[in-house]
Amino acid sequence: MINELVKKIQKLQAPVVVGLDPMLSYVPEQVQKKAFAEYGETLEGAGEAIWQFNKEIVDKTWDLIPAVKPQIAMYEQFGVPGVEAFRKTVEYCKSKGLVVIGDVKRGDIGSTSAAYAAGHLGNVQVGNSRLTAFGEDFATVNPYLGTDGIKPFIDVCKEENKGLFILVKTSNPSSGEFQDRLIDGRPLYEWVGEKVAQWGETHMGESYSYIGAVVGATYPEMGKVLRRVMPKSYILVPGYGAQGGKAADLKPYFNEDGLGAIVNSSRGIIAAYKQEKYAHIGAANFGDASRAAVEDMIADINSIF
Ligand SMILES: O=c1ccn([C@@H]2O[C@H](COP(=O)(O)O)[C@@H](O)[C@H]2O)c(=O)[nH]1
Repeated sequence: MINELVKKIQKLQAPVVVGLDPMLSYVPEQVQKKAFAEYGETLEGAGEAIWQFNKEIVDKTWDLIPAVKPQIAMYEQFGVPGVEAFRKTVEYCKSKGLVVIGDVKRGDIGSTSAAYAAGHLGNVQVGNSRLTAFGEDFATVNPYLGTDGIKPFIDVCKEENKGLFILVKTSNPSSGEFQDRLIDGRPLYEWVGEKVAQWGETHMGESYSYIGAVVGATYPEMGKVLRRVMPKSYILVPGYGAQGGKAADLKPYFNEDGLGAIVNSSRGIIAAYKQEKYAHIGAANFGDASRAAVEDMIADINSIF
């Protein structure tokens, strides 16, 4: 799947990911009203509203972008109907030819990681049937439990041609509390980055590994170091836009070949209609506002090359 992702980025000249993080407060009133008329103000109504919201955004942007990143927390907050909206979103995005990065941030002891990996990236055996639960192409993974928590994910990735983005240096303000702590004179994120590079060597695509990393746009100096530590790992870069990350700071996340990183924006795209810049497009046409925001983001990121 990493080869497909790289080819799509090259074809579209768009190293960007649209984050599908549908808070109910981002869903325009007309979409909420329709869903609530059918299902009431229930978890089912919320699930329907976020699904219809996502579908419109995907319909208006899929031809511009290589990938989407649904954030599972935004769906899980609505319980089972929310998780069903996540599943439908993954399925729909894949039907549109998009690479789907499940931002699920899983990771546990080996046997539990194996179950997470089967559910999100692989298959499960039910009687005589082999079934797919969610079927994302990539998943985000937390490396805190070490190699035996990561290996089951890599095993499934090898079987299924899937990939991972492992948290290395996250974009949030407190990420340094643990991630920047020095161990034998080097910050923890560097040790984790080195490990990601090693894990990545065991599952290589044509030019990049199936095992990538998450490095926040809000820490460009660290992005520069980590690019060198993990030359063959694709970097998923959250933190652009709403969290303050700027395109001008992102060049060091890319390799000389102009590849190696993919920049995410969630709120900046899906709630674009609420921004002053796109307000003239109107809440009724929220998908068009998202399209305009994607076009602007692609131009912004490409301006650094
Ligand atoms: O370090 C990280 C890891 C993941 N995220 C996720 O990315 C998006 C960012 O949303 P924006 O609206 O573009 O800020 C969200 O799903 C986070 O959970 C991150 O921000 N930083």
